[in-house]
Amino acid sequence: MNVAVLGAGGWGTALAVLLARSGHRVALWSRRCELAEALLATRENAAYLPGVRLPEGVRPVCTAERAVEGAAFVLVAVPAKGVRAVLAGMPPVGAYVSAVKGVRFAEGRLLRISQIMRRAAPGARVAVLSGPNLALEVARGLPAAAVVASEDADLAAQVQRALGGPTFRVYTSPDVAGVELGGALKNVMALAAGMADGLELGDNAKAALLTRGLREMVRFGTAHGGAVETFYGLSGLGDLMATAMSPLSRNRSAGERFARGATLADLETGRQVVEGVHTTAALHEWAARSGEELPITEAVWRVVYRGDDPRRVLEELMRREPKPE
Ligand SMILES: NC(=O)C1=CN([C@@H]2O[C@H](COP(=O)(O)OP(=O)(O)OC[C@H]3O[C@@H](n4cnc5c(N)ncnc54)[C@H](O)[C@@H]3O)[C@@H](O)[C@H]2O)C=CC1
Ligand SMILES: O=C(CO)COP(=O)(O)O
Repeated sequence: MNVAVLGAGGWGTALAVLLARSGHRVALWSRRCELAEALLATRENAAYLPGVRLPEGVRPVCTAERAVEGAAFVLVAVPAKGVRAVLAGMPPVGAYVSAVKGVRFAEGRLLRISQIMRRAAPGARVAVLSGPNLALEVARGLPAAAVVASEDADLAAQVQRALGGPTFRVYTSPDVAGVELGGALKNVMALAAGMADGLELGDNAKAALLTRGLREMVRFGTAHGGAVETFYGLSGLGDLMATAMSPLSRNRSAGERFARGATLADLETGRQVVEGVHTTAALHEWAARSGEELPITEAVWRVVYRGDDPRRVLEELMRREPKPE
């Protein structure tokens, strides 16, 4: 099968490697031609996935037409803020699969990536992929599982078959909103968990924060169209565990750095996207407009965007009005 992957960062490259190991021909698109050329020459994406060799089936390209031509589906793995512009530059595509874990706030609305895809390509079929999938582990062939959700059961099954293999187990789901929101919201909670790590608050505090964080994800996610059980599955609880615990997670590590005094400006010098920072801003804007209560997200927002002292912000969370669990 021919598949295209848009975005040659950590996750796009890992997905291309996974597909090629299962025998598929993969066009790996980077908007930066120098990166595509370097990948072609070295067969390694050293900046993102050191030590992982690109199988022969991966063909790095930097022209949109060459990337998507003949593709059974097109996986999108660029940061959320780049999706709209990237899709606007693509020729007609039959099916998009979002591997992006973010949301956008635009025109007074909160938009999931699949909704941005539908707007950009009204005729295309759409699916979303999420789960506890740290790119480097997946690319190194360590076992992992994910969920692919679509209203189009045939597309979900096609993606499941294409990506699934001896080291990657893929489940399907009809719950597009739940799978997308699980993947996006857990990044905010991973930032909070990283702050708890940086402040050395201990494991009890971190467990309490994550449990309440999951509750916040469920409350918000179900109000926005997701099913409760999805948030207790791979894209919610599963990804929350991986992201909030792993030293590989950029969101968790960023939270730790904030707790130790780093600012947003320090973070912006980094090469890789910290998607939770942007999701926090989008959720904050939405909460300001809708009045929806998101206490942990607001706490993260205050540290990241207002520079408030993380210890004080977390203490204030503890002092909220007592209530039943
Ligand atoms: N790295 C990981 O372990 C995983 C990441 N994801 C998600 O995948 C998405 C992409 O993440 P990564 O590959 O890790 O990011 P990354 O930072 O490693 O790479 C992103 C790639 O997109 C390119 N890019 C950056 N801004 C762009 C823009 N405005 N337009 C087009 N291209 C742009 C970069 O040059 C880079 O090649 C994020 O939403 C992330 O949450 C999902 C699962 C695992
Ligand atoms: O989504 C991820 C793991 O499933 C990747 O997390 P980070 O973006 O925090 O590295």
